[in-house]
Amino acid sequence: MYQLIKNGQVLIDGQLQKRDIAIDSNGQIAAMAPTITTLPANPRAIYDAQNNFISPGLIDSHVHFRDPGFTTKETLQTGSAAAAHGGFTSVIAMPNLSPVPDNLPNFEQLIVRNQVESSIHTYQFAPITQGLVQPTLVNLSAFKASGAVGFTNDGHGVQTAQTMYQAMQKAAQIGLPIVAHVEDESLVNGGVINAGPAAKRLSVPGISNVSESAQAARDIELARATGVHYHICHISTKETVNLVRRAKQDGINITCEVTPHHLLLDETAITSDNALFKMNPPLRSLADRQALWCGLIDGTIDIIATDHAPHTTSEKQQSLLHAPFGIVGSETAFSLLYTTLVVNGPFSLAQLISWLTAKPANIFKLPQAGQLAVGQPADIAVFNLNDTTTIDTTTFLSKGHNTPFLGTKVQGTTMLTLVTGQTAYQKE
Ligand SMILES: NC(=O)N[C@@H](CC(=O)O)C(=O)O
Ligand SMILES: [Zn+2]
Ligand SMILES: [Zn+2]
Repeated sequence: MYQLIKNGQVLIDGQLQKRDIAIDSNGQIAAMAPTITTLPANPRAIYDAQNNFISPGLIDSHVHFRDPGFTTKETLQTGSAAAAHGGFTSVIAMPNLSPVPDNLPNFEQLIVRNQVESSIHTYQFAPITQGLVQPTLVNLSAFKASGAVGFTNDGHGVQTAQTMYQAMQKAAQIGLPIVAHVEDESLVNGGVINAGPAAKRLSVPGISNVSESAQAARDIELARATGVHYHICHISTKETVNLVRRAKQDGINITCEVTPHHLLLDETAITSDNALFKMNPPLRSLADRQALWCGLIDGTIDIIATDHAPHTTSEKQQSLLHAPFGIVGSETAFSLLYTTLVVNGPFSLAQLISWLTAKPANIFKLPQAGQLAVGQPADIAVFNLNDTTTIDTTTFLSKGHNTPFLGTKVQGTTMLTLVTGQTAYQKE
């Protein structure tokens, strides 16, 4: 445990300012000042941040850790190590596991394993329904009591309005969000990438925008009727952005997230039958991608989350038709976003950090996360913002190497990640 981090640059009122940070033996931030000289007796260690940027530990509200059930893709240990490598100190894990943690003993065991086996804070979403696909709701209040931070069938849309309506009524009563992967399966038609020019050129079935937006429209009306906090995952279409914008204007309790890949890529990146470009929802058109940027600019989109979805290399070497949906994101998110949105884009570092820290902490009520402040846990990420690298999967700590960003030149390297003052990642 570090006692003192010296010579950091911290965002204060949107500006980088020099700060030293002292950490007490409980792993909490004890002091933050331009210069700290007085150390407690027996200082354990001093870390010289060398004028690098010190961020509150990043928060990723959408990861797939695959454990239990799919541990050849990822485990709690490798998933959390990858997150720490990306500067994330808190994540919320999705319940599309095997077995699905849809009964309390399994769910409670998962909560314990998340704490014991993960090197970061791993919070857990509970399923909305049994097996993620059945019409039977879980007992939402019991899962809340066991530590669920929200409910989601991520990987699947909730197919009937009645099931979603009942889930929202219950979730509203207990004050937890419904976190929705919006996808109407009757409109998917076996699609594997966006219904657009790339699908035509490669002769593969396409996924239309309405498969997302039609269900989002339904859910927004159900959210209006129930008053639930309704959060949309990985928003990808211009129509859904417009729906969320109007819903916010109407005062509906709605939030949403966008992934780095939907911000940075669109279907024009898919030039061959390469399943590293296959994820759900798919990369959409340029017009959709532009709408996502506009959504960030005007606050329609609240946060950025990775949807880190590791799969094995052999699975992703299959054709677009047969490979599973999903790409990894934990270890590339910050550098890709910093490079594209801040260095080469219109956004400030402070905006980017708010989408990755304070805002997700606020949306998912993680009061111990998302800010650097005296008395808060020392969840800290140190980034060298000037270091330029090329994305290289051999540096990944995730078991998943399935990224379409291989070889992309990026700026911003994680130097150190502390979780409650303990080192979760340190660059050698
Ligand atoms: N995003 C994906 O393409 N895949 C996710 C499921 C999901 O987030 O819908 C997965 O679990 O692999
Ligand atoms: Zn999803
Ligand atoms: Zn997901």
